[in-house]
Amino acid sequence: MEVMLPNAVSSSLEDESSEYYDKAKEVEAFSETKAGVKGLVDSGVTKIPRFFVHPPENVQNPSSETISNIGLQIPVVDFEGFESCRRQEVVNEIREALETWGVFQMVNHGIPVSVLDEMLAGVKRFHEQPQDMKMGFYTHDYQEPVRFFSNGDLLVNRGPACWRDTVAFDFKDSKLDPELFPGILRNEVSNYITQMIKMKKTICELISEALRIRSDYLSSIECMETEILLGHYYPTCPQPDLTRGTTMHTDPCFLTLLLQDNTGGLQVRNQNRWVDVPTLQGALVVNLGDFMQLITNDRFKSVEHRVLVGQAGSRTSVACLFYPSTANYNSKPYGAIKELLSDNSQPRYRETSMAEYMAYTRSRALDDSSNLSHFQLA
Ligand SMILES: O=C(O)CCC(=O)C(=O)O
Ligand SMILES: [Fe+2]
Repeated sequence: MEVMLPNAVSSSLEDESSEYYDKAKEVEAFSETKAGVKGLVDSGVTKIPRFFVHPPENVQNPSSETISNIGLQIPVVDFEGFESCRRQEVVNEIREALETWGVFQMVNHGIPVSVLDEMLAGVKRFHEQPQDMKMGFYTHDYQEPVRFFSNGDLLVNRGPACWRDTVAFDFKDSKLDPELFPGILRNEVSNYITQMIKMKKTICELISEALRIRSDYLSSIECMETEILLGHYYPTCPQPDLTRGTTMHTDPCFLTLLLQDNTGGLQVRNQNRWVDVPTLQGALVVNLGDFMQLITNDRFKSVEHRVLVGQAGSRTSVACLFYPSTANYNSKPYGAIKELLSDNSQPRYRETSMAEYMAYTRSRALDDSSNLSHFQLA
């Protein structure tokens, strides 16, 4: 569908030589289209607006850095038999993966592949439907439990924007009225979140066991009782070398379960190198967030990751981020798990609540420096 761009956006695209660049005005004009990046692409832009352009040092990819061929491979954990004969093996593989990578792919996890595929298709359908069908959901207000936006922090972020649109669902204490979901992916979201909540219970047990603490420990501290589901869409980009789908970051939560289509572009950082996360049909990427690193006192690492955009086709992904229960979100300080401390292992971070942590991360651009280091003890 053809999208009319307001003058502020279209003129900036044409007049690169202009000395004058009112970023706030351009960003606002883009936001007012309520059409997201997909709207820009549909309007036929051949040059991306300047607020999507990242500094060259952040988008350079020396071939030695971006590797898929030097033998570093993110771990794949096969969950087959995890409830019976292979449990200890699975727990050991998870421990190894989280100590060294902070991320792994899981396969044979028991979630029907059809639920995953249908969710990806539903998210893609939402973003590719005619603009006027989705603009009613467009908002940058975090209080809205269902929202469509391009860059959640677009209007407040001082850094460059990412080449992506998102439809988000807040399941506070795992609850959200399906009547609020856009009809075009209502069933898919309902089925998907049911599976995420079930899988979260399993993952909580397995990670507790990997830490060699009681298997109900993570459930008992209610650190993953709220889900935020993000359906991302990365349209084809006319100038992919100038921007990012997602800039490098770690997730500001306890854990993320991530589903990607078969386009590729997701990379994680390991040993100072960027490593491609291969697309695997039916796999879920398990990605540790900053709070898990904080409570495990650096035993398990949150993983830096980013998404490159392509010229060859759009990419769809679904991230399910897990946060504490609403009762705990504001008031419960999370700190190092006592059972992991000893005379030789003192807490490395001060205790903090999720609300305090989020206020801090939202006050900063999504950029290259760690949010966690702000909470580090001397
Ligand atoms: O799209 C992806 O694969 C990653 C998205 C992501 O990192 C996030 O939502 O935090
Ligand atoms: Fe992320």
